Amino acid sequence: MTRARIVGTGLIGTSIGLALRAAGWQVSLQDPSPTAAALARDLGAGTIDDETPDVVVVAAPPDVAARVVAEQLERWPGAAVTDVASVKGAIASGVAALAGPGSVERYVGSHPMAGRERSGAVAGRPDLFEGRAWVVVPTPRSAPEAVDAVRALAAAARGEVVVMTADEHDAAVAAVSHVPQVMATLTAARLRDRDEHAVGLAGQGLRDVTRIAASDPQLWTQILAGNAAGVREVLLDVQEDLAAALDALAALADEASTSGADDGPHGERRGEHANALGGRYAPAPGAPGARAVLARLLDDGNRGRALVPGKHGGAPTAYDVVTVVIPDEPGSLGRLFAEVGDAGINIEDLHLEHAVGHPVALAEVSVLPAASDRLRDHLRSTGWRIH
Ligand SMILES: NC(=O)C1=CN([C@@H]2O[C@H](COP(=O)(O)OP(=O)(O)OC[C@H]3O[C@@H](n4cnc5c(N)ncnc54)[C@H](O)[C@@H]3O)[C@@H](O)[C@H]2O)C=CC1
Ligand SMILES: O=C(O)C(=O)Cc1ccc(O)cc1
Repeated sequence: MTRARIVGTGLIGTSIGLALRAAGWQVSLQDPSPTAAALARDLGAGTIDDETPDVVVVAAPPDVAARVVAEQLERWPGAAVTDVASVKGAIASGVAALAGPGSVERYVGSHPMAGRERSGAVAGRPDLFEGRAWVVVPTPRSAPEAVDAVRALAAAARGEVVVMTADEHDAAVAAVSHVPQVMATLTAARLRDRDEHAVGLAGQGLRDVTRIAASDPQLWTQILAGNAAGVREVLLDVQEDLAAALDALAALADEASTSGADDGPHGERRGEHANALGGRYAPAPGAPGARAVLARLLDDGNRGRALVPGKHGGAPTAYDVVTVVIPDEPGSLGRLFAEVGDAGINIEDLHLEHAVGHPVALAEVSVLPAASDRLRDHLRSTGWRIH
């Protein structure tokens, strides 16, 4: 039986432990936070012991990953060591600089392309990696046996193994993960300027675009810093498109303001919005071509969207989710249902976060968006804890 050691038992470490346990592996857990390690153990992700591992998984934050990998290479001279950080080039360089002689061959980077906008062991799920790409990133010095060990680990956790170099990986995730995070964040940040009535109009589109804006700022600062050049390159292209959209919108806004009856015969206000940012699709001055520019940008978006592979797992949420902490004891779910019924609110869907061996569970109650705030207020006022 293969024995893995997981160092860093948050969302990803705990999910890997749960998946490996389900595949029949033995798993040892380690975390500088005794609570995080105990929680992962109580959830069923493994045991807290010092058994000699065949493979070590470092699932710690990116800015400490290289150092922790080097420590683990030294501590377990017979084990392959991988990390799961969202950036790969910076970690590989760090490991090459820090690892002692004769140990760097046992390091192979990796990155499961699955996660959540939540952190910590409680959010861990055994099926998180099922059918999702798991990038295995050997360095030029990685030994074939170490690569095989990390491939076997990814496959046992139900990921689909994809082998890439660190440069290929970092360029790819800049476009498919890191820039999407930045765009979600920037879009959500604009909502702060709006009053609650405006935000209350939000439909599913806004939810789809901003879900990952709820991600952990500390983790994402590290990820963006760790792939700064790659992320910047994609954002420069976004900036060009944004400049083209702004110019087109300026032309259209001027067209609208000069076509009104009050605007005078000489079109004095023409050009008021022109900002000459330029860009790939910059329209000629005035409105001609501006609509074509916008249509072209929107069409490019359609074409990009069509390339996105089908999402594995649950369909996008059509409802608001209210997360309620419930004591893991007989009758508590029934009491929660009764309370929601008392508020006159229909439960559209329900998901229970499994917290095996833990005295509480999380009930994710899906309701119509218009009812979610009222439900939160009602449940809080009747003594329930809401996440
Ligand atoms: N959150 C996500 O969706 C994904 C994250 N990743 C990567 O997985 C890694 C872990 O991320 P999460 O599980 O989301 O974070 P998390 O915040 O849920 O867990 C991180 C864990 O690492 C522990 N830790 C902190 N310093 C440590 C150290 N020096 N040595 C060992 N453990 C240490 C923390 O106590 C915590 O339990 C990161 O490198 C991240 O880039 C990869 C794929 C998806
Ligand atoms: O929440 C999602 O949909 C994600 O895609 C999460 C995610 C975050 C970081 C990664 O390095 C990989 C995946």
